[in-house]
Amino acid sequence: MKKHILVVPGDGIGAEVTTVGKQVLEAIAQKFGHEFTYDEALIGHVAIEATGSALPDETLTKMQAADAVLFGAVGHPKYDNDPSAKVRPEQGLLKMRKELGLYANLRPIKLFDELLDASSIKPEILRGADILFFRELTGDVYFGKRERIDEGNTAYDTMIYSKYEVERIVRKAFEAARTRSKKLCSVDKANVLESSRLWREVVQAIAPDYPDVTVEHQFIDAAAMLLIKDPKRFDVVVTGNLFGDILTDEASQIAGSMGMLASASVGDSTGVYEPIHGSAHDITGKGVANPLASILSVALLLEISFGLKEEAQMVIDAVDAALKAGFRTRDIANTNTPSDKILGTDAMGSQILQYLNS
Ligand SMILES: NC(=O)c1ccc[n+]([C@@H]2O[C@H](COP(=O)([O-])OP(=O)(O)OC[C@H]3O[C@@H](n4cnc5c(N)ncnc54)[C@H](O)[C@@H]3O)[C@@H](O)[C@H]2O)c1
Ligand SMILES: CC(C)[C@H](C(=O)O)[C@@H](O)C(=O)O
Ligand SMILES: [Mg+2]
Repeated sequence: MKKHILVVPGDGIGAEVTTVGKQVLEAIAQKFGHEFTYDEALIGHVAIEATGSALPDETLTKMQAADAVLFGAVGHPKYDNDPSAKVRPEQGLLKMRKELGLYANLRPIKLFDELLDASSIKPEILRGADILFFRELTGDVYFGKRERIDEGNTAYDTMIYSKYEVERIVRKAFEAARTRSKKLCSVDKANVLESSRLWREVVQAIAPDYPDVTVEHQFIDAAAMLLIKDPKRFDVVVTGNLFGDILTDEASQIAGSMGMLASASVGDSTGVYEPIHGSAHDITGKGVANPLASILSVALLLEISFGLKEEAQMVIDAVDAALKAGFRTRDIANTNTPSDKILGTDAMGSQILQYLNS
């Protein structure tokens, strides 16, 4: 199979982990006789420094032309601590999502058995947890009108959803629920927010089209609590942009670390595959970032954009094998397990490549 992949490392550890992700893609291409070609483009802080824009036109054009995008992360402390900055790295990410029509963000929360002890949650609560989040990605308070008024002393952001935006993500979630345990949980704040009441109304209206799927509704505050109390009660979860952002960072603790969670952003055009984590300034340049989220994003890319199921499974098996052999990056190491072999980013990548090349 011939495919063209755009690698967009972005900022901080984004560059460190996508380097490994790209090596994994190439190892798969070699093993299975595919021909993958690659190009790179700028986004985020590095793009602002080079061009003044967080998403240069050239990057967007390359994204639109690619068969898939492997993305790193954006962000820089300079902007995090300067709320007045007008041009910000995160604008590049949001514009990319909007321009490419990436309205569905799939965030699988898969706990590898070997990491049962890496989480701060008790193993008996965690064992068997397997959740697939559908986070809506191009609407909500992220894209609603916002403004400073009252001479800058008051600010507002608008939480806004249209029926069609809710319907298309909810249908995707129902379809996925059909292929899993036929349970769908929709998360909103319909006891307070009008946009959530619309959300719930749409879910209720669509549900009869999927009579084989059991639907439950949870308020976001209760969902956040239940996720930690009893993660196994969830299977497919569908929610809005902001609630999905927060819940999935929380859910990363079910999988052991932010460094384990991959995601796929799909919709109207080229799919973008990226870890859910950010540029992690605190560990940038130290060579300790966990590359497994990027590697697992490669598995999603192979399966979803290219339909290469066997190849995707091999990447997951490689991660499993490395974990079974006791290899850990710092974030998933357990201080009570002296047999853990702690590796840096590249060395963990090498373990995965070794498995794929064997
Ligand atoms: N998709 C994205 O590009 C994205 C996502 C989240 C945050 N951000 C941006 O990243 C910057 C930092 O944000 P933050 O600190 O809130 O979130 P973060 O996800 O970058 O980091 C949160 C914590 O998780 C750890 N962590 C994250 N990824 C890791 C990995 N692969 N291996 C080991 N540890 C890992 C970090 O060291 C940090 O302690 C901000 O500028 C933010 O806007 C970008
Ligand atoms: C960096 C930020 C804009 C982004 C989001 O909030 O969507 C990030 O947290 C994510 O989860 O991809
Ligand atoms: Mg986030």
